[in-house]
Amino acid sequence: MRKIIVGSRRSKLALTQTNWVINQLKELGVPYEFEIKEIVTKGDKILDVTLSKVGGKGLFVKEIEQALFDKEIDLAVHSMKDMPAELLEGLTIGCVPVREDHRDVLISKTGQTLEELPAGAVIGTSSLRRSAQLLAKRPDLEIKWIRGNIDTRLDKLKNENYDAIILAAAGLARMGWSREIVTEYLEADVSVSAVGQGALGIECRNDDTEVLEALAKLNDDHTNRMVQAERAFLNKMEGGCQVPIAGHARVVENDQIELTALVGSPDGTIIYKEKLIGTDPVQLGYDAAERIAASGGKELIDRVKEELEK
Ligand SMILES: NCc1[nH]cc(CCC(=O)O)c1CC(=O)O
Repeated sequence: MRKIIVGSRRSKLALTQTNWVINQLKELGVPYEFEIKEIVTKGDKILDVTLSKVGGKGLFVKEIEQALFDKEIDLAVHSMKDMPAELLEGLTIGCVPVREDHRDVLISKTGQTLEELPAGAVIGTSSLRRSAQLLAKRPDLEIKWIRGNIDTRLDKLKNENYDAIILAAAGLARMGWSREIVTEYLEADVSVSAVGQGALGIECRNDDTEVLEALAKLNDDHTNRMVQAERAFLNKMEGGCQVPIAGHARVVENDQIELTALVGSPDGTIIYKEKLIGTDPVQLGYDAAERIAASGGKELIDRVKEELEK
């Protein structure tokens, strides 16, 4: 029987996600053995710099892709939101399983909601997308960068000078922690989630038909279409660097997709936001990008990128 080697980062979240996928595949009756191989990526080693300054999204993924390409591993489970626009040659996303909660959450020390937090409260995040949207609502808050895995960030909230932090609901839910620690789930009027947030992408070699066949069973068509729309928007908008961009799609009546797309300045003073409905996910993403570009969003992004590269 073939043994599928599954590459995973060593964080609790990565291992939890990887084990979830392996269990799902087993339950679906996939006739293979699985073995996890842990991989320490550059993104896991560099913990003291803002993510956007050290290369953003590709960071966690590159070394895992290389291992796939070199056949050291056969499959890798990624958070879709960490996936760069372009995959390494010869690799493909074999499936996108059903999405977890896509929202951002606020976790505050005192249990105060975003509205209740006092002026000057210190909020931990290292995401320009989150800081832009928070400051747009509450310019009186102070953003302080925070890095590390979810467990590290929760420790920092407890032990360091933060009044609250923002995390993805999905990561917490997968670790089974949400109910007791989340202060507030942030809806799209406060924080539009990141492109791909809450969804997993399972990557493999594009000529590995056995693995591709197995993965197809775990695909969720709705999630796949939502993520396609969001990523089409991101790809058209961006071109590499990590900037304040958000995109969330959901499937509405008659299989139509509604996409909320947003671009902002890091200080939250400028926000461009569009909501569109369509049936072709990729076209919808491109249309959203075009609308936002037409209102000035493209110049804004180019300006932010220049700032980051300084
Ligand atoms: N930025 C890192 C990251 N990448 C994926 C998740 C988990 C949520 C998901 O699967 O989208 C997180 C943690 C977070 O943003 O709080």
